[in-house]
Order: sequence, then C-alpha cells, then structure tokens
Amino acid sequence: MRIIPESELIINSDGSVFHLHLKPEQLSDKIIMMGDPSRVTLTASFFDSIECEVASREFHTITGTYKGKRITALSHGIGPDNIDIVITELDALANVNFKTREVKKDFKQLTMVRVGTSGGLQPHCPIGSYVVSAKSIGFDGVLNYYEGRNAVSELGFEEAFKRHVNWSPLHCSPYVVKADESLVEQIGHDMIKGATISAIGFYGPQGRYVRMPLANPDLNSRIESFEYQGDVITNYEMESAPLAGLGKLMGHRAMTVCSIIANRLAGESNSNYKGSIEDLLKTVLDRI
Ligand SMILES: O=P(O)(O)O[C@H]1O[C@H](CO)[C@@H](O)[C@H]1O
Ligand SMILES: O=c1cc[nH]c(=O)[nH]1
Repeated sequence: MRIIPESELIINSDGSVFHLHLKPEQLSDKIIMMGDPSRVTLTASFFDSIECEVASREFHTITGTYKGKRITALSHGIGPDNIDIVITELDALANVNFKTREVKKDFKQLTMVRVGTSGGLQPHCPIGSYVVSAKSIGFDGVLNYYEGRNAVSELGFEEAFKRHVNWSPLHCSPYVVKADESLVEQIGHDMIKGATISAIGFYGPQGRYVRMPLANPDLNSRIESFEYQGDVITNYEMESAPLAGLGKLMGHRAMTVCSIIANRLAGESNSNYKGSIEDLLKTVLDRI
C-alpha cells in the first residue's frame, strides 16, 4: 500500500490537515459550503448544538447538529483554486488514515452542497431566484490537471461552446461537468436548473468593465446566446465546476445552488441578499 509522503499531504503537528486545520473526527459526511466565512456562522445559528468550530485563513468550519443530522458548514473562500485545496483536504480527512498515511480500504462518500451567490445571465434567472448548477463550465483549468478529466466531462458541450464563443487560445481549456444528479433532485427539485460558469475572477473574467477595457468585450453576449441540446448558460460564479468535477472524480456527491444577486443583462445588483441566502440555507439544511 502506498504511503502518502509528508510533502504531498501535509498534516499539522496537532493531527489536523494543513489548510483547513480540521481533524478527521471533526468532519461530518454532510457538508454545506460557501465562500464567505461569516455565512458559516449564519448557517450554524440554525444548528441545535455545536460540536466544534475551527478557523484558519479563509477556511471557517463549524460542525454541529441540525434536526438530528450531523452537518459540517465550511467556508472555502473565493475562487476555483481554493476548491482544489478544500476538496482534496476534505477527501483526505474522510479517506486517508492520518496515522499510517495510507488510503483507507473502505471508501467514505461525502455529500457536499455549495450555497453561494451568483450573477444571472438569462431573463428567467432574476435577482432573488435560486439557480442550481446542474451543469458547470469551468474556465479555471483545475480539472485539466487530473487523470480522468475527460471521463467526467461533457465533451460535446465543450466543443460546441468553444466554437460558438470563439474561445481564445490564451484561456484555459474549459471543462463541462454535471453535478450529482440525485443530489440535484434531493436539494433543488423545485428550483431553476442551469448551466453555470465558474470564472477565474470576478471582474474581467466575468466580463465586468470597471476601468480596464476587456480583451474580448463580446464574450458575454456570445455566452448568453449559446444553446446546446436544450441547455443555456444561466449564471456566473466561481467554484461550482471544480467542486462538481473533483467531487465526481473522487466519487463524492456534490452540487452548487446560488442565490442570484446580480442581473448582468439589466446591469442591476442587490447587495442586501442576506434574507435570500438565509432562506436558501434553511432549505438546504432541511433537505441535505
Ligand atoms: O457567495 P460565494 O459563496 O462566495 O460565491 C460567489 O461570490 C464570490 C464572488 O463575490 C465567489 O466566491 C462566487 O462564487
Ligand atoms: O456576478 C456575480 C455575483 C456573485 N458572484 C459572482 O461570482 N458573480
């Protein structure tokens, strides 16, 4: 059996995993995740009891009990690169023996639901609506570093998308992955299902023009007009694709649902989204 070298999986002297600072026994197999560390505090405010709270960098974790279910709420910070860290460390907490550094014989499957905020790109995704990322398009390239990337990707969608938007060779090759279908049904059966772009940034990489002109100012209108076998691209956020892709490669159940807080077509936004995200969190807590 392979012993994972110390440099590949760093374990802190207290027995916790390098970035998240969590110990294996502090993790539930039901995980709700989000970018904002303060949203973890909000999520845990609905728990009946709290078992542990750990904060390290942008990673804030609370494990507790909600209506008899043991749940971990965790912040992953902003960006797809963080998801590579978070999912790898969560999977290691569940599936690696931290004493022997060997992969455990019995696989433990995690259920991970990201509850985020997002910008809408279609008229049927207005501010305040909840959009489930049934498919995600990763503009980040994280998945391209892992073996098996093609096996979990929708290759026809990828090719059609690159052709339609005239994809720049300067960008990472986009990958398209489905969220876990049974989880989408369980959590989001009455919500809008969409195809979500995980962008590599918030401004230029989502076509926002503040002061710096964009290299490809037409990209968003080409994205909005793209259609593939009945799917249109509904929204922008920054983590659903690596979550769905790495989750699938590792054998976990993963999905993202977002509250729409910006309407990119109308040029409008709502920065007071706490009520909307709070309602969404309660729904996810009830259904996970
Ligand atoms: O509200 P969260 O969960 O952070 O999600 C969205 O908001 C952040 C950008 O403002 C990105 O993380 C994006 O994915
Ligand atoms: O437009 C938006 C809103 C929230 N999060 C994003 O990544 N984009």
